[in-house]
Amino acid sequence: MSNRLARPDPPASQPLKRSKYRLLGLVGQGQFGRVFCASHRKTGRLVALKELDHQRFPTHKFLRELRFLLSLQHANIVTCQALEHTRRGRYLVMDYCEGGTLRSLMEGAAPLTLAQGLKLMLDILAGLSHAHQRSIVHCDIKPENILLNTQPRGWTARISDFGIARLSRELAQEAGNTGSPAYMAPERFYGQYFLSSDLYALGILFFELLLGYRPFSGSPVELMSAHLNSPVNISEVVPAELSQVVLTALQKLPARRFQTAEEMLAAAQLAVEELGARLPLESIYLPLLPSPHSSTPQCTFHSVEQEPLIASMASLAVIASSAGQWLYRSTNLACNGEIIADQLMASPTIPLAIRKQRVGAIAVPERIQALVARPQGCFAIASRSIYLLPLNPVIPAASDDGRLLTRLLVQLDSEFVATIAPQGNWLATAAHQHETMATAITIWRHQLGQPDQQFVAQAAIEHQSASSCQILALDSRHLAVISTLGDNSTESSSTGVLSSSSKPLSGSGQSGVSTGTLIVGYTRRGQRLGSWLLPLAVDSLISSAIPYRVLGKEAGCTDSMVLIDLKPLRVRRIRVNLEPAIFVATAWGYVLADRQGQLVLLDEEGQQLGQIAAPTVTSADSPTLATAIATFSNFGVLLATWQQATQQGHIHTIDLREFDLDLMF
Ligand SMILES: Nc1ncnc2c1ncn2[C@@H]1O[C@H](COP(=O)(O)OP(=O)(O)OP(=O)(O)O)[C@@H](O)[C@H]1O
Repeated sequence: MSNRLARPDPPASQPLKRSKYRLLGLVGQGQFGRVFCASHRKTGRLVALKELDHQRFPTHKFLRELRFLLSLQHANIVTCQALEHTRRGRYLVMDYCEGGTLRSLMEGAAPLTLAQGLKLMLDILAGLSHAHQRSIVHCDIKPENILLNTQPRGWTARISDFGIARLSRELAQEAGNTGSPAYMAPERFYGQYFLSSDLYALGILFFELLLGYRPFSGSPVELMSAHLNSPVNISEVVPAELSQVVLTALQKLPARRFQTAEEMLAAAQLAVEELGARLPLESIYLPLLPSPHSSTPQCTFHSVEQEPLIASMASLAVIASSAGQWLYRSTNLACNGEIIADQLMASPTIPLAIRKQRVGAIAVPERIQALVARPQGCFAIASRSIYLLPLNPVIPAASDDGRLLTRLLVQLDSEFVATIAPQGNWLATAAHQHETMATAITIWRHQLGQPDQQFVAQAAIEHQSASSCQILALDSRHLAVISTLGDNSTESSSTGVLSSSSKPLSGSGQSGVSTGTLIVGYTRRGQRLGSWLLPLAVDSLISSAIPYRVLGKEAGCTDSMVLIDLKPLRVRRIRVNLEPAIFVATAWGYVLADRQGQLVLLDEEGQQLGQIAAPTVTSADSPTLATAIATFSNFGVLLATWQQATQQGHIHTIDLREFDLDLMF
């Protein structure tokens, strides 16, 4: 009986035994099985493992998809690198696309300009031309089947899912009408399929990309009727050059459409050239007809309290314990800093109207980079030292003369960057070593004030070309060293780290990576977990309430942020209507401020929740600048401003509950 051959399915959490790949996380679920992000155990290269369920994907179907995939090698197609057979099953090893699907991009909070949208269109056409030249018809072109790799200030589109693809000569015998009705060409409802049926589907996709909706909607029956009979009405906001391409692709009769993807690509390229000559494609955003519900609430600035300042604040941190709340603030002079602590007391009537009572101050013989609030107290990261201002159960430990007590936790000879674990039980420093051109990472257990673990980042290449380096605690046991690679970097690496991990992520077929971000993950014991090379330069990263998720700024992008999930790798751009200068993570998302102090609130997924105007309208001659930000009690924001000309500023206390924002506390 066949039962003899049946093997029990191991639990999903069980790692791939004897596999060359380490699973990093589930990225999706298709008809035929799950899709995982995984890294090659030796090279660290990221791949997508597409599970091929024996029952749902019989061997003959699987061999057919493999046959197509292996013959398709193109920068705009998600190519198959190998087949992985393990005890758990069969997997296609595919290029990994960290940017998600075109559907998620169109529906997400990304800043898609017309220039970027047109590039995606040309990418898809180039990939489809490659398949059509090999007589392979995709049969299911739709935004869900277009995957994305990130590249500086944009994306590369790659066609995926050749699961129902056919050879054109087979179509006459077996052109079933499987596919997505919204994108199906009229002839497909009669069981016919031509190469130009893919181009019709692309016409619908381009229409949707440009306008934010499809030409036809409704039930499958209504869609069939519309594809067969209804004319396509394309809004006049679409430039004539582009509507011409879309309307030709959407002709009801296949003979009237473009006949090949190359022909459509040539027409689209010409349209893009002509458009580029007359329109600022970089500053027009898609969709061209914005949805009436897409704007977020704009609120006028209001603070419940304004404390005048006589010095500019470099950083703020609020620490809450059962005994109360304390505000720490730091100011920097030329080469030394001062930390001041206040106890915060809510007014009996208005909970967030905070009165501050000075507890004490301490001078530090170094500039202070950051104040970090943790359960033990306030960690002050200075240029070569880290101090702890411990939290006394009742009040911060201040001596009689108002001097705050501090514990020196770390002191090094050279400058470093540092991170403090979420629970404050360990800290890590990363210092550049000139002799070895490597970065020494030291993990410190702060209770002992002694180094706990010390190791040198293995990949010297990381910092030979790094123009900046950051270290971030990702959760209670893991950290990442993040290097932004400058233009002078090369792919020649003695360690092979850069070259091995760059391949899946530079999917647009670029030969080298001139700018990028290298993220190397470690355990707090110094074990290297793997590396991710993003072909875009991201810096000023902060951790978030979600483990392994970080938010940062992309070089050259003034109105967007990048949200990166590391496990599994996922990169999203988030459009914000300001140029973020300072930002902070909260339990529910992020608060971003521009130089003038205008605020934008984002939820954890990067969706914009609202915008709050700047505290004061300032002139260009004497601007009032936002210098530091902190959040507290879930809905409280402290924003420090400073006007250089008058040498005056304020700490504004903002109660987010007072604004008409879509926030759930
Ligand atoms: N190479 C890849 N890189 C990154 N994510 C991928 C990759 N391939 C698939 N995914 C993710 O996994 C999800 C499921 O993909 P898959 O191709 O298995 O199913 P599908 O697109 O739903 O199509 P079907 O089940 O019809 O084959 C996709 O939506 C995408 O989010």
